[in-house]
Amino acid sequence: MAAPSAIPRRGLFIGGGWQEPSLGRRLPVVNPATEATIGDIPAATAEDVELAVSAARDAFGRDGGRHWSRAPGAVRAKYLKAIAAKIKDKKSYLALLETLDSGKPLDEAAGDMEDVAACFEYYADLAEALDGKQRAPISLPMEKFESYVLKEPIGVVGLITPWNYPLLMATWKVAPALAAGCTAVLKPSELASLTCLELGGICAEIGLPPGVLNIITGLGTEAGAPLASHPHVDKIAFTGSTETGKRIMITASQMVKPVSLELGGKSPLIVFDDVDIDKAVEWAMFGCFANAGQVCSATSRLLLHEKIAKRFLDRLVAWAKSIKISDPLEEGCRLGSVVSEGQYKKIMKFISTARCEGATILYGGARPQHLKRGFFIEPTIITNVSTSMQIWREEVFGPVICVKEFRTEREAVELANDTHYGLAGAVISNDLERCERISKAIQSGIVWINCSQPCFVQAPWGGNKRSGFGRELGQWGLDNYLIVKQVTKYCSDEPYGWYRPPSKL
Ligand SMILES: NC(=O)c1ccc[n+]([C@@H]2O[C@H](COP(=O)([O-])OP(=O)(O)OC[C@H]3O[C@@H](n4cnc5c(N)ncnc54)[C@H](O)[C@@H]3O)[C@@H](O)[C@H]2O)c1
Ligand SMILES: C[N+](C)(C)CC=O
Repeated sequence: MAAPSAIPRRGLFIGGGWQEPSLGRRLPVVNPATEATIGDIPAATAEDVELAVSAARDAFGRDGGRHWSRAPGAVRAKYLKAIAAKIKDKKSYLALLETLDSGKPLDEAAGDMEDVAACFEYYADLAEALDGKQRAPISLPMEKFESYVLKEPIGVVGLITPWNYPLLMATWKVAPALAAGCTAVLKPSELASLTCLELGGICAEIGLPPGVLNIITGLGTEAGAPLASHPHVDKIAFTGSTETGKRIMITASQMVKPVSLELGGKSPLIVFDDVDIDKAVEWAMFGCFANAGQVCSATSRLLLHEKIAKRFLDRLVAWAKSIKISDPLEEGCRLGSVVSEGQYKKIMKFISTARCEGATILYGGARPQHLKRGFFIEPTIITNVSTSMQIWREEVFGPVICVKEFRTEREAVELANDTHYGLAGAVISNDLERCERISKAIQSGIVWINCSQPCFVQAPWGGNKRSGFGRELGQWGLDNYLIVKQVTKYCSDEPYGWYRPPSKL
């Protein structure tokens, strides 16, 4: 597909319209596959955050909430379905923008856009179903009382998202937040904001009430931090690094503001000796090289049973050599560039530190020779790794897999859990009872059996340990944006009778 000569020039999306950032500053957009500057995005600051939060507050309370926050879920569902339809109409264009902005292969970006539309549709259905779940009765042990539960939107929510799946990660928050009746301020990553800004255009086109969704782009410290600390933001939903997550949690704690945190990972993939090696190799590749390994749940620690380790690694290298690494717009590309020069340097530093610490770079570890420009890194396989090495312990967020061997199931589980993170884990074996045992033993929010990475909007997503807390997707994703309110009614004609009535004399 040919790249457009210019990307759209957008402002901040506030109160249903486009506004220039208060300080008039903009940030360059660099295509990481060519290193060319292809446009710019607005750089919001605290002044813009103020305007966006105020627009969201107005929208939340407008007309007593009759048109949004207290409207029947079916009303909000109509808007979510309209957004999904527009995403489908514009799928090719949005995928192209995502690729130009992030360097991911166009086929992956197109898949992301399908997931975006499916997520809006899914939460439209849940918004409709919410009406039927209101006033759910609670069974009480005293007949004089009746109790029921209301589910109400939490209020104005701040949604702060990363660059690896720019529109998809934003949608995982925007769709359930809007379905619940919240109004929102979205702050996507400064490294890839183009498609999130296009979402603003779509909201305007479908006539979403002004202020229901506001989108401000800019730096984390200048736009994200004032959003997280804003006293009129009722909740922060954050996806990003564990370091930023910690900062957000500290800020939110000052106001006892609820947060949900989807953070980093260093997930294991355990492969036993009873498997079809080529099938398992393909999952290992998908688990760590898809999206150039810039995946929170990447299974970047490969644990191989010692009996198959040599054969497995031979095949893994052969498969890795066959990956098409190219301009991500080229047909059949399976490994694009990483997102930025900063990310490229960070990944290269991880590889050189691994080498210095005594690990072996079995394959890759460099820029592909046929690509002279762009932030491309070969798929990289690292062996002779010890558990004290940085490459074993820290999230790389690049196409880099490190490998260790094990002898027993117990040893495999110990190695799998030897991490501060707890986002995901995977096991491949033909012995399904063993897989079930291991899925219980792995300390993570997600376990894949005989695969790695498939992700469905219906199933809960989120981590344990330093990978964060709270769950997105499914019903859990909607509950993130709802307050559970108990209403209890005294329904007897009799006085309560705890105190003796005073004398009438
Ligand atoms: N668990 C998940 O579901 C999941 C999904 C995708 C990505 N991630 C994680 O995201 C990370 C990569 O994303 P990233 O590099 O964009 O992360 P990041 O933490 O650098 O940035 C994430 C977002 O936070 C903003 N931000 C930065 N500093 C801030 C501050 N002080 N206050 C408020 N906002 C601030 C950024 O501008 C960006 O929008 C990886 O660690 C990855 O594992 C997790
Ligand atoms: C959940 N997923 C894989 C789409 C994005 C995580 O980085």
